[in-house]
Order: sequence, then C-alpha cells, then structure tokens
Amino acid sequence: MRSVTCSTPTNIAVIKYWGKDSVALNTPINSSVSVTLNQKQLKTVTSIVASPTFDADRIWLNGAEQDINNKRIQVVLQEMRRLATDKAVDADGKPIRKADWPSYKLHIVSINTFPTAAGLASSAAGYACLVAALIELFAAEEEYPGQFSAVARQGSGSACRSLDGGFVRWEKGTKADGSDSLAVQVADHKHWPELEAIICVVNDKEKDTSSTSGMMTSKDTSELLGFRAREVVDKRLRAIEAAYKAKDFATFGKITMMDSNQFHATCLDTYPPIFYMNEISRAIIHMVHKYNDSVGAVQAAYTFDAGPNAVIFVQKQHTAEVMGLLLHHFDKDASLEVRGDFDKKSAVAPAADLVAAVKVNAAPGSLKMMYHTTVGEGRKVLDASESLIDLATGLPRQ
Ligand SMILES: Nc1ncnc2c1ncn2[C@@H]1O[C@H](COP(=O)(O)OP(=O)(O)OP(=O)(O)O)[C@@H](O)[C@H]1O
Ligand SMILES: C[C@@](O)(CCOP(=O)(O)OP(=O)(O)O)CC(=O)O
Repeated sequence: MRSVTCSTPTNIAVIKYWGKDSVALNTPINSSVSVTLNQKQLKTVTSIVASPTFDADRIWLNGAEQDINNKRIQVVLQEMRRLATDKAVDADGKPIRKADWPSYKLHIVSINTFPTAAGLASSAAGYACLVAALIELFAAEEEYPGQFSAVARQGSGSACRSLDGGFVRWEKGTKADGSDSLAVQVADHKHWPELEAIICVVNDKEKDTSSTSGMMTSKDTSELLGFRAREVVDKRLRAIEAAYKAKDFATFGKITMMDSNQFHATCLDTYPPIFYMNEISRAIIHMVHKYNDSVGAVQAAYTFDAGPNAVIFVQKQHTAEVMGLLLHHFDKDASLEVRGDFDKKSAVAPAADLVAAVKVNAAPGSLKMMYHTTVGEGRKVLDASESLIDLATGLPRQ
C-alpha cells in the first residue's frame, strides 16, 4: 500500500483561455496567463491510496463517489500511469516498480474548500491536484520535470496553470501532439506581495453553460474570437507580463479589465449568445470604474471567468478603501461573510461624492460571500496526518 496527499490552488486568468485548437488534446487557440491564488483561502486537497487489495479505481469528490469512468479523469490516470517510475516505495519500505503498478488500484478522495463548479476554478485546482498527487504516488517528479502541466491540461485546460504559484503563462504550443502546450512560471508568489484579490461570490450554484461547451460554440460561431486569438492576445500577453514583473498596477489592471471585457464580448458574439455576467457583475464593473475615476488612477481591476463572480485585484494599500466601497453597497445589513484575513471593521467608509457617483442599489443577499486573498504558492505535498483516507478501510475518513 502507498498513500499520498497533496494540495493545489485555484488560479484566475488575466488573459483568458477561450477556444480549443484540438478538442482531443485539449490545446487552446491562444496562450493565456493567470495569477495563482493563496491556498489559505481556496484550495483542493487530494489523497490517494494505492493497494493491490483494492478491486477497482474509485474517486470521491466532496464526500460523494463520482464516476471514475469520466473521460477526463481517465485520461489523467492513463497519462500519469505512463509516467510512473521504479522509484516509489510502499508503506513497508518495499519498492514498487513501474511494472508493478498495473496490479495496484487507486482510491482517490478529494475536497474543495470552496464551491465546486460555480465559476471559482474548481476544475483547475481539482485536476491540478489529481496530477500533483499522482506525481507523488508514482515518484514521477525526477524523471519528467516540466511534463506534468501537459497532463493537467488534458483534465481541464486552466488546470495546467495551477501546479505553479505566482504568475503563470500557458503556452499554446505549436506541436501537433500538444507536447509543448505547457504552463511556465513567469514570476513566483513572492514577487508581488502587495497584490491582493477580493473575490465577490455572486452565485455559488452550478452554471448553465460549462466552459467546455461554451468555448466550443464560441469557436464555431464567433468571428471576434478568431480575431482576438490572431491579433490581440500575444500583444496583451507581452504587455501584462512586463507590467507584472515591474509591479506596474495601472497597466496590469487596465489590461486585466480589457481582457475580461473582451472575453465576455466573445461570449455575446457567440451564436446563440452566452451571458455569464449578470446585473450584479455589471454593478461591480461600474463601481470599480467610478472608484478609479475618483482617485484618478487604476487602483482596482476586475476580471470575470465563465460566471458572474468577480475577482477584484488591488494593492494592499488600497484594499481597505475598495472593501469599504463594496461593503457600503453590497452589505447594507452587515451580514456578508468575508473569508480570509481581512477584518470588516478595518474597511474605510467611502467618501460621499464617490457614493453619489456609484449608481448601485443592490438588495441584501446580492453577494453570497467574499474572499480576501493574496497571490499564492503552487502544489504542495502534505503530511500523512492530513490524509482524507482512512488507511484501515481505504475509504474516505468520516
Ligand atoms: N477536487 C476535484 N477533483 C477532481 N475533479 C474536480 C474537483 N473539483 C472539481 N472537479 C471537476 O470539475 C468540474 C467543475 O468544472 P467547471 O468548469 O464546471 O466549474 P469550475 O471549474 O468551478 O468553474 P470555471 O472553470 O468556470 O472557473 C466538476 O464537476 C468536477 O468534474
Ligand atoms: C473562462 C476561463 O476560466 C475558461 C476556463 O476553461 P476550463 O479550463 O474550465 O475549460 P476546459 O479546458 O474545457 O476544462 C478562462 C481561463 O481560465 O483562462
């Protein structure tokens, strides 16, 4: 028997991936880049126990058993089994060689510490964590450095950017077999410690149009999407990476907002159109622009993935001000939960003229909750004491 536990973060793209070049390989039509968020607030934890006494591979997610025959899970298991080495050892110190692995079956138990399938990148953290735990299980790290993001990519595209911390680019790649469609770290999590993110959870329920199906329809029908991939993305990638490296928030923030807007414009340009943002999302966009206008600089920047939830980037010195503005408009009955290290009492009340300029009248409950988080590290190997599996039974711990 061999047992491992790993954790991985979510990530939020600031230049968005939308559209597949090859559906079979899950390669994108354009490169993308994302900020890895801190695992303290949002993470996936995955434990795997491998044993020759188990009858079959099984997987549990958030306490419920899932279909192990899910195509994406199968592709990840198959690819990672191919990368197994002779270096693993079982609980008794006995080596497990690559040739032994076919006789071992896996029990996989995973939890997300945040809502699943609600536009908070659970598939990114989830598939990255499955890969991270399998790297550990098969002791594959030493022999195949840099290869694993290609496996995570086949689970979910955005997952390839969740193995590393900091600022991570997913290179679209040019090879027909997809082997160079990989994620690379641009800057680590310590590079910009002042950069923080406020996540406004507008909806924590499953969305109607999954990213996978939405981007397929966009690719088939939106001319804007092709234009974006050909003419816009590479230019923006170069500019935002330079801004991130230079900690130039104004440029980083402006490109982030413009790219989110263009992604949602391609959704509107899709036929039939896809609407991921709602009235509350648009109120947040309006508020951020009014705030930036009032201070005469880009000090806050929003971005939205395939759902209505906003991620607002700020630098530490402006967090209390931006939080104050958000709470003023969205927490009228002071009941909103803010997860993270931010104390609601330290929010700075917005100036009267800014309040007057912001035309938002949101009912209590418009926001389900908020997270305050920072840029975070990539995958981690956790101690055996943190395993989600009861070794005596091989089943999820109760
Ligand atoms: N911890 C996990 N382990 C394995 N698979 C997971 C895990 N968490 C989520 N998934 C898979 O990802 C699916 C959710 O992906 P989906 O793209 O619909 O939502 P999301 O990732 O939360 O949102 P988005 O990608 O738009 O930010 C789940 O139904 C499940 O199949
Ligand atoms: C809007 C996005 O979040 C889209 C993410 O799409 P997924 O990575 O979930 O799609 P699949 O590869 O089909 O699993 C933008 C991004 O994260 O770059």
